[in-house]
Amino acid sequence: MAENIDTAETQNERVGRHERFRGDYPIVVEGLVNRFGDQTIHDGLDLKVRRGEILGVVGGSGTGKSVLMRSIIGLQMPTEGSIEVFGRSITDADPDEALGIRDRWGVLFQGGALFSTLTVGENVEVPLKQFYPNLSPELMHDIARYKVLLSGLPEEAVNKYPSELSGGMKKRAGLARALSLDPELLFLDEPTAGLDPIGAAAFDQLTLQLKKALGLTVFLITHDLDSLHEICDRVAVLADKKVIAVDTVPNLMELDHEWIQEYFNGPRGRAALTAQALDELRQHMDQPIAAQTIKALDNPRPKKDKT
Ligand SMILES: Nc1ncnc2c1ncn2[C@@H]1O[C@H](COP(=O)(O)OP(=O)(O)OP(=O)(O)O)[C@@H](O)[C@H]1O
Repeated sequence: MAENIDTAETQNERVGRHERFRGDYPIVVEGLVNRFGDQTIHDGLDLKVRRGEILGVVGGSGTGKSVLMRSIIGLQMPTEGSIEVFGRSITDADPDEALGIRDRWGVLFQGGALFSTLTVGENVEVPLKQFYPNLSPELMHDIARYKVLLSGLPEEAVNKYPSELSGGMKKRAGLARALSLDPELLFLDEPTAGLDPIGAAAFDQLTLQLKKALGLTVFLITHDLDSLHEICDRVAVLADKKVIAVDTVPNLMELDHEWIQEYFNGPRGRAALTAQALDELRQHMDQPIAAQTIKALDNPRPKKDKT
């Protein structure tokens, strides 16, 4: 009988597990090494993600952005190094301890990774069934419906199968599933890839709104320069098997590194910057704007004198 008594201790453990993380860095990666055979992907990679930020993660194809994300969420055991999420070690955790953290993040994988034989609502219910099997079916349906609406899908999408959705809707359905457990951390792997510019911009704005409304910390892998300019607080650049810089986009643009210069100051980078600046100007159109300011947008920023 004694084992059925809900002691203060067990209650405290439960409360503790659901308390939100209050530290500065929900993700801390130190000295990460990932090797596949004789291929070294990461070699001494360090990264700290700040609570409440949208951190963009960029790097050339194959630099290990997805492997980094998989390492952080415990799907890829690193060769060396330590990873802490919410102050708890992912690399040393026993399976039970890891489970205590896993229900506090949501992941939108590349392509959505929805179960094709389940409806959108059933997809959203998958994590609920895994982590809260005692919830009533009615409550699960209600939560799924709410998450679908929160992700900007119409209510009728709940009963649709992934094959009946457009690319943008599939991403939103994947997002609804990532939000099913009210996560503190959201991992998005190239969420705007394959979307048209309007769909991509709408998804960016949704991400920003959700971050603000739900107090999320967002780890956003992207190649989308517009997303970096529009919604990222900081951007981490992967190159040379490490994170070579983490900063705001304007600060990164000042760095003297070949890949960073090509990426942010190349034609596409400049176009994204101009678009964002014009967007901001449009929001202040009722105030007088110096013609000079607009002219400056079309001219590259003068480089800082490094001497
Ligand atoms: N399980 C694995 N076994 C062997 N090699 C792997 C494994 N997972 C990833 N790799 C390799 O690690 C490298 C980095 O892959 P990753 O998917 O993280 O790159 P990425 O930076 O996300 O690239 P992209 O921008 O093209 O999506 C690639 O060369 C990939 O082939």
